[in-house]
Amino acid sequence: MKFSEELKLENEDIFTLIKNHPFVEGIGKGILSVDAVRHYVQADYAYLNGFMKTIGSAIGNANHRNDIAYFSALMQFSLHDEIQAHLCFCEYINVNYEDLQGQPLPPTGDHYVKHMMYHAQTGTTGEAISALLPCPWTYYEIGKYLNETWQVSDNHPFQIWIQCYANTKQDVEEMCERLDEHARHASEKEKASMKIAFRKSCQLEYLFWEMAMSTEEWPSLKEDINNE
Ligand SMILES: Cc1ncc(C[n+]2csc(CCO)c2C)c(N)n1
Repeated sequence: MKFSEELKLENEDIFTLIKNHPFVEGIGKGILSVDAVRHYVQADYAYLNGFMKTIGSAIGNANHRNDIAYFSALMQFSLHDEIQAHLCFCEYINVNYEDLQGQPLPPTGDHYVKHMMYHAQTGTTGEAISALLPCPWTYYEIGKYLNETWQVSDNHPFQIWIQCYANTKQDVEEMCERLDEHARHASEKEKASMKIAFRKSCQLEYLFWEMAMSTEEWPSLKEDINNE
């Protein structure tokens, strides 16, 4: 069995929790609270910056040109491809995208970014990919699941969001192949670290939805100090 298949099997419990999360169900139904969507987009804009900075760190630690080229392409996708999904949410809550940018990450998002950064800075390239992979993989699974489960017609408010991610099969497969290539050359110890990095990112993906739904915030937030 491929290492990526092993990871998917081992983390099926979290993938199922994510697909059944009330925020994800709300995307399928086409009904979500304005506050939760606003909180999500604000946090996700900051999260994507952290995701791209993590890729930057992974490039800094990479030893092979094909990994550098891969990370560079992933950076480009992250810069451009997520905007459509965010704009779809902004349209639903009738808010300008620009007005949701520049906010500090709530605790869970902050933890998630620092978790990915830790593995990119202290681990191997395989470990960095393991920490980054649940991001595109869980979203692809969400898109596919919602597409299969709900009537996603032209007048569905989140049609663009769902299609955006339902169409990312190839991107996820490519990332899995890169991970499998690293796993083939990895020691048992390194593979164990890769598994921990992957599972925690899956768990933090779930918690990110929880964070949005509960509009999680830092207690007594001071934006001038809390914002990095
Ligand atoms: C918390 C969170 N997790 C995953 C994604 C989805 N995503 C972020 S970067 C990327 C790869 C390039 O598009 C994908 C699929 C998100 N937006 N927010």
